[in-house]
Parts: sequence; structure tokens; C-alpha cells
Amino acid sequence: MVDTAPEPRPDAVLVACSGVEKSFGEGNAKVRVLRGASFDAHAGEMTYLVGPSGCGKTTLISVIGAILSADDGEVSVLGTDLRVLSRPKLADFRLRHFGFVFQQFNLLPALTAAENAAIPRVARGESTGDAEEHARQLLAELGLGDHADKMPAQLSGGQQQRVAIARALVHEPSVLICDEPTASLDAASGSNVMALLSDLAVEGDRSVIIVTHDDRIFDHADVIHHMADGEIEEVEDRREQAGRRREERNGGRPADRREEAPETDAVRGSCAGNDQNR
Ligand SMILES: Nc1ncnc2c1ncn2[C@@H]1O[C@H](COP(=O)(O)OP(=O)(O)OP(=O)(O)O)[C@@H](O)[C@H]1O
Repeated sequence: MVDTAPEPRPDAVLVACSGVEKSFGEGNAKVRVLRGASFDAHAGEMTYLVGPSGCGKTTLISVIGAILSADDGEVSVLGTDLRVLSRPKLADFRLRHFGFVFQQFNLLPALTAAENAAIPRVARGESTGDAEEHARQLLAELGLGDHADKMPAQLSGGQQQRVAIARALVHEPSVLICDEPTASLDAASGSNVMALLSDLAVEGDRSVIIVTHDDRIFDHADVIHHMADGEIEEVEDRREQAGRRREERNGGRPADRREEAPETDAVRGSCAGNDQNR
């Protein structure tokens, strides 16, 4: 049942795919894009999916995010087999358990930052007032407290991406799917956004899945899945380095997700300092 998806636990596998197949087109025009891809992502970790253009990364995260259905194979999210859910239940599951962040921030230009960030809660039936209150709290936590009433055009790229991250997190999803989240950002803003996502993953026992070509941000990965021709070819474990980076950001304190929520003001401060002056 959708409503009884288990709460994530530290180290839990939140996303598990095995032998996923997906083709587009029919007959001679049929293209087999996913060729038995297997992939998993854990709570509290940044899991990257990298590989050459056209190898199937966006298709795989679309299957994981319940946007596309697999032709074959297993796709389980929070212990729920996505294949058994009806269309309406899939839509409900997506709304509850996933947040999405894209390269183009996709903010609605006529809405303020707070109104944009509140959208998922409003879509779930919450009153506009309550949803915006949650959005404002989250924007403040992300270093954008003074910008909640601004329009997207009044914000820098890094700030807009943080509004998009607030929108992706406002309904407290367990899985955050990010497609090229830093491709429109300069190196410093991109690195700050990734540090923020990394700390948010640990704090919330979330699984953050990132499709990227941007090797400037590989340092933030806990695990990198290298994909080629519709399959995962290699899985690279970078947990030790990622843990060290979190420790450095948190003043030498190990980022232990079993403790109380770690202090992240240093990260937020650095985000705020970098590009908050518009
Ligand atoms: N809806 C579709 N209909 C037909 N072909 C598609 C469709 N979506 C994707 N494809 C094809 O599937 C292949 C994989 O596309 P996908 O977007 O998953 O690759 P990718 O690894 O994310 O590439 P990039 O890094 O360039 O974004 C490509 O050849 C693409 O043209």
C-alpha cells in the first residue's frame, strides 16, 4: 500500500533496481535504451549516475521516479514495487516520496520564491497559508530567509536553484532526484549547492540521486554508478572521501546521521555568502 511505505532507516536501501529494460519505438525503429540496468541508492547518501550522452541516465531516473514504466525488471522504492501500483497510485506515490531538481530551475516566473517552494504541499491539498509557512521555514534554513518574497528574476542562479531545492524538499520526500543540478551554475555556486544537498541527505536520511556530466562536483559523491549503453558498468565507492568532506564542513565533527540533526549553518552561511547579494 502506498500509505504504508516504511520510514527510511539509516543505511537502508531506498531505491533498488534490478535488470531494468526500457525501449522506445516499435518495429525497426525500436531502440533498446535500458539493457538490464541494476542500481541501488541508500538513505543518507549522494548517489551519482554518470556516463556518456545517450547511455540512458535520464531514462533510468525517470523509471526510478515513476515517470516512465519499465518494460521488464524490478524497481522498488521504499520497499514498494512500483510495477504493482496503478496509475493514480503511482502519481500519489511520486507526489509523496519524490522531489525533483532540474538543470533549468523551472520556477514559475509569476510566483514568489515562497509561493514556488510551497507548490508540492498545495498540490497535496494543504492550504496555501500553511504550505507557504513551511516553504518560508525551509527557505530560511537554506539561507534565503530574506528572499522569500522575491520573484525568480530577482535571484541569482544559485539562489534560484536553492528555491528549486526547497520546492523539492518542502513535502519531506525520502528520495531526491536531481538531473544536472549544477549545469547552469558557476563552479562556486555549484559546489555550494552540492554541499547543501549532501548535508540535507545525511540530515534527513534521504537518498539523493544525481545525474551529472559535471566532474567539478564528483567530490560530493558517496557512490558513483558509471553507466554505458543502458547498463551500469562500474560502481565506485567514495564514501570515505565524502565523509571527510562533510567532517571538514562540520568543523571536524563526524557527520553521523544517527545523531541529532547536525549543525549546517557553516554550509548555509557559505551558500548565503556566495551569491545572496542580488
Ligand atoms: N521518449 C523517447 N522516445 C524515443 N527515444 C527516446 C526517448 N527518450 C529517450 N530516448 C532515446 O534514448 C536514449 C537515451 O536517452 P537518455 O536521455 O536517457 O540519455 P542520457 O544518458 O540521459 O543522455 P544525456 O546525458 O545526453 O542527457 C537516447 O538515444 C534518446 O534519444
